[in-house]
Amino acid sequence: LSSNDNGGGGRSGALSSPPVIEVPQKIDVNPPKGTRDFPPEDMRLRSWLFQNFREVSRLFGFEEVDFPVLESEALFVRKAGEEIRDQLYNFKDRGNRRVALRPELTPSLARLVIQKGKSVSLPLKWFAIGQCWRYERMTRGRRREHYQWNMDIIGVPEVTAEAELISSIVTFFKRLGITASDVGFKVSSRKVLQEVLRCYSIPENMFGKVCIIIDKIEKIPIEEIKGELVSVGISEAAIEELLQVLSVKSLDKLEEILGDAGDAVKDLKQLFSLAEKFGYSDWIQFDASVVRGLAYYTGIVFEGFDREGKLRAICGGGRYDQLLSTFGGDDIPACGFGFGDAVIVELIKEKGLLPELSHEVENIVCPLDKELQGAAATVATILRQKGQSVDLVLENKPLKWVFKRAARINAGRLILVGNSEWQKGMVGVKILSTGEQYEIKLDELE
Ligand SMILES: OCc1cccc(Br)n1
Repeated sequence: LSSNDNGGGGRSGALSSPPVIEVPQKIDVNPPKGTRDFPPEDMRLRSWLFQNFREVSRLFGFEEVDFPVLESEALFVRKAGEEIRDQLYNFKDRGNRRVALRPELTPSLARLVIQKGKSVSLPLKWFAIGQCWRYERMTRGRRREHYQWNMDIIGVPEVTAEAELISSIVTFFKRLGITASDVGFKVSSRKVLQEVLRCYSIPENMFGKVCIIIDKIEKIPIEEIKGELVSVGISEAAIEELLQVLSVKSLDKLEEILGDAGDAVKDLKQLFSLAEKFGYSDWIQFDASVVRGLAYYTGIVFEGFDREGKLRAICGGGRYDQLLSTFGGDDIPACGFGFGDAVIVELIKEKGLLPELSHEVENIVCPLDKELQGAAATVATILRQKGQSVDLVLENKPLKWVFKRAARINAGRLILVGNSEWQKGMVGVKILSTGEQYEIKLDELE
């Protein structure tokens, strides 16, 4: 890299002068507001969760991808009044570029697909697990970061793609012991709204805005919803029809209202038929009020919810056939979902499904005096080369300390390196669960 390469592919130019940073007297040992540390116990749970994300992604033949946490702000700035825009963690960097900590992964995925262009063949089945950010006033005490598992299918216009994605989430829930009695998916299509808006000759470019307002239907009073719809120019008659359609909970009723000419009913019927074949009909229900809060959805949308109604949405996704073209890419159909790492943990705690995850080490190796520290390192290395985990005692400690540490790290065996045994090429072994102990030749240790 040349000396002034700014690495970001942008023009190399003068950097703004570094801000004067006061050196703090005392460091705050807590993480920044709204963020989390993951000490070992919490990291074991997170790793377990991510291992399940990855295993399900593997079962469905998806490839893992990743992107920078820092993206151009332009990726997330849409004019539809989304909450995600109001909460953007954005700033100008020292190269004067408008950047943001990503609030979601889908735009980055779309950017990468466009970047790859013809060098990748469709369909793409990509998944990512990444930290996403929002800047919320801490008055609400909410987190500012979470990890999201995303799975996306790029290049498949048929509803089979959405059916496959929902199947992958059901597979994930089942792996954790969660059943259709615990959670369900509310499924609808934005084409429902589109077909109603078209009946009232509401221009297409209003579609995203209306969806974002409707998405707040369970979060703010209905009068405010109506007021916001009026403020973007929707007529009273259209609002009444919209709200009536949004209360529909059956596909047959929807068909009565919309007829079967449009794609909304056809897509949804196909999805419910495929759900039967995938074996997850018990998990899904039509609910016209589901629109999701992202402007770029264009078709089927779905969200996972806990049937006791105690938690926020567990996951959500849908079809976004226009996103790539709005970024200047080809007109490529796409659908995907996001699954956060926080609500699911609340759910498995609620359901008593938290896994037992302890730190374990197969061996603790201890020299019986400091002259044997080198010999102990040799023993540890031999065991590690055999694929055995070893906690090597690194200081001259009394045996009482070693036994305490062995218990704390759940060691399976204590390997003692003593002078007389070592002279014979042997070590002492103590099986900590049974107390059985014996000497063994080093080259027979396994
Ligand atoms: O669910 C929206 C969202 C985006 C980024 C960070 C967090 Br916490 N939550």
